[in-house]
Amino acid sequence: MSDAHLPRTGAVIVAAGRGLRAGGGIPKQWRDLAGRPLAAHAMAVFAAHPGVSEVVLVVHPDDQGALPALPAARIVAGGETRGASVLAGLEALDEVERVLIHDAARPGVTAEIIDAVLEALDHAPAAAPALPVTDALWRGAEGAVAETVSRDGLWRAQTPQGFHLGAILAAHRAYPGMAADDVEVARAAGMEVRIVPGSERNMKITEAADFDRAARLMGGAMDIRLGNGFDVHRFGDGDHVMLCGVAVPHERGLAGHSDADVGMHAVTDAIYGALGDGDIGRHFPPSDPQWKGAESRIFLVHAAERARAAGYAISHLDCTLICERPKIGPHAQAMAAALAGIAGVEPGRVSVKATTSERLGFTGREEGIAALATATLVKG
Ligand SMILES: Nc1ccn([C@@H]2O[C@H](COP(=O)(O)OP(=O)(O)OP(=O)(O)O)[C@@H](O)[C@H]2O)c(=O)n1
Ligand SMILES: C[C@](O)(CO)[C@H](O)COP(=O)(O)O
Repeated sequence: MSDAHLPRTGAVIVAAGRGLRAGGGIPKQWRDLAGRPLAAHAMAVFAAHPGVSEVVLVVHPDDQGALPALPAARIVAGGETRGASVLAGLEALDEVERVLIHDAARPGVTAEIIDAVLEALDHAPAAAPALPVTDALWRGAEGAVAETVSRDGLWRAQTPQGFHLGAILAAHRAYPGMAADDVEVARAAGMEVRIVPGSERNMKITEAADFDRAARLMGGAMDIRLGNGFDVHRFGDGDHVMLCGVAVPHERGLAGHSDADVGMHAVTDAIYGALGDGDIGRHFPPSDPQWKGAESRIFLVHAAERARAAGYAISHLDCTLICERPKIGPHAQAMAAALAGIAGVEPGRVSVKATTSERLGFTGREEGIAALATATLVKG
């Protein structure tokens, strides 16, 4: 069959609820999940699916004027109940023969689930994903178990629930009461509904704690950044070198615009690098006299604050100093503790170590000290 004969499919994503059970001050679908509004996750999956030609987002009339940044979709005003919101979305669809109805509150929907529903629709009037009930089921009364209920043949319903548009539109228009979902409406109209495999990832966010569970289940929702930094300072006059916040006695000092703490500079640049936020020179230009002789801790504090402001925790810092002398080993622990204190990181997450360059190159000839560093930043 050529593409021209494939039935066109629209998606109705309902996002007009108030999210009262989730709390949080604003409706859950506009709250952040892994750096995006919750509703944006499902919208992006449907918009990117090659089998979906149109996405309608149903929102509460009070939210219509103040929506966050979302993937492109036609916006329609919803109703008092989920069913009324679905009907508003269905009425707005144009030129499609099939429809997938999805809760914005299910951010973990995947292309595979959509594929399974669409494939089932090739052979059935309706299809929906679900997971079998695996826990024992009880009926409770007054805080006690009144009876065990058989779980045989019981399923946990998910969305997207898929239908042929004309049939589900007519079914919704005719449905008299409040349905749990669109499958209930379809069955009331006599449609047979196929069950396709759902996924734990496709959970619905209902309570506040579900946000954390969804972020964990979605895995990729965790944003991990790795940055590296490298710096070199030449030896000059002096009787000590500043390395990772510790003054180490030496017969020469390090030359530089600031206190020339080569290790701290590499660590600071690693954090900026992980953030995609330039380098020390961009934030503290050497042409600016106010940074002459400055303590390098100022730079590290700045980078760490920018990481936190962007929502990242500094999960780890690792610095390698490259020099023949002074000997770093006796000071490495104090240096790690100093970096940890300045960056506001647990001491066990910071490492300072050293190597020589086997007397090769500028560090081998004791012309200067080099440092390289890695920073790991985590969000979510
Ligand atoms: N009048 C309504 C009610 C619900 N929904 C949508 O239906 C989905 C499933 O509903 P539920 O999880 O119960 O969301 P809320 O009604 O927002 O939650 P609560 O009952 O806690 O207020 C959600 O995406 C929700 O936005 C809707 O579009 N219109
Ligand atoms: C449609 C649904 O997602 C199926 O599981 C669910 O019924 C909607 O949420 P609610 O909490 O029952 O309103």
